Amino acid sequence: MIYTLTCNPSLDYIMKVHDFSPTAVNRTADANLIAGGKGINVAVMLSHFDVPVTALGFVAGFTGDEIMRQLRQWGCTEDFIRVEDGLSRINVKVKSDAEFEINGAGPRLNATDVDRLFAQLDTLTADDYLVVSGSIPAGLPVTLYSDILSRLTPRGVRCIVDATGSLLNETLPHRPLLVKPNHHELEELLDRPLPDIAHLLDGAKELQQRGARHVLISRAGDGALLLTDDGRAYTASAPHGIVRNSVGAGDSMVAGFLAGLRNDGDIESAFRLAVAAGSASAFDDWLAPKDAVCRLLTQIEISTVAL
Ligand SMILES: Nc1ncnc2c1ncn2[C@@H]1O[C@H](COP(=O)(O)OP(=O)(O)OP(=O)(O)O)[C@@H](O)[C@H]1O
Ligand SMILES: O=P(O)(O)OC[C@@]1(O)O[C@H](CO)[C@@H](O)[C@@H]1O
Repeated sequence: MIYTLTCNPSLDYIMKVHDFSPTAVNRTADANLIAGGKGINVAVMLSHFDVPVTALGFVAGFTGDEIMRQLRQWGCTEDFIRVEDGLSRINVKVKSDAEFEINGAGPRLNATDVDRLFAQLDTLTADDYLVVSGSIPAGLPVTLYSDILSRLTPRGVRCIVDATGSLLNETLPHRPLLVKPNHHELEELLDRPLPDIAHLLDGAKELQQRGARHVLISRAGDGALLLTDDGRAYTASAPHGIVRNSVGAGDSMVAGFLAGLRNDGDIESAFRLAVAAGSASAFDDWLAPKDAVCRLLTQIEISTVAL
């Protein structure tokens, strides 16, 4: 079974605004309030591929109720922990000439909440994958993801990490199966510019030296780079299309990679499916359906990169 963990899920308030002005009263041309958060998006996308998945995490308040209602409506299996105080956050995503986002803080959690989570995670076995992704709410230690991996990887649970900064860095010694920083997140983590493929590849190698197995670097409209745990490197072009909502493109990519790995374990086809899933979601109003992903598969060019 694949599990996803979203410690700080959200209702994503996705608004289309014509000619947005920061100093005027703007009005929406279209708006939707959709359950999100990186792990939830991965779970939804996996379910689009008919891959069995259970979404885990924390929810609070009436916004948490709505997140749960939407997940149930979509037929997603979930086992979220309800916390008593605070509200699951609302994240604002404005689509105008440019896209911008304001992500909320979410409820404050505590050590008891973490204990409840660990009790759930302790039931996972070597047959399972766990995707940990996104930011964590206030009150949780920055070591949360590394604490989780240090508990689970010795038991054979394959962990995938999509997080930034120390949250990601601290997990690396625990040998995550896959990490997926985007280009800018990797630059921030390594504290240097990575202007081309050669530099990105060096960056990916550095994450492997720190312990990561597969390193997938997403590059938005420029595609992606993959360094595999057996030392092969590939780049992929991204298909051309009109971007309608890139929120969740990276999560769709993680889901596509995992769905591909579960298909036949072939890394190159998993990489192709990952890029197709990311791009299909960027070209959709929401997380793309399977047929939209499959239509893009032949448009992606994969090239081998010499190490
Ligand atoms: N403008 C685009 N055109 C084509 N494909 C895109 C575009 N933006 C994103 N994608 C696809 O989605 C993948 C992931 O995108 P990106 O690098 O933006 O991830 P991310 O920053 O983690 O995304 P997010 O945080 O918004 O979910 C890319 O590798 C690419 O395949
Ligand atoms: O604040 P975080 O946890 O880093 O990111 C949260 C978020 O921006 O990520 C998803 C897209 O990847 C959205 O559904 C959600 O609003």
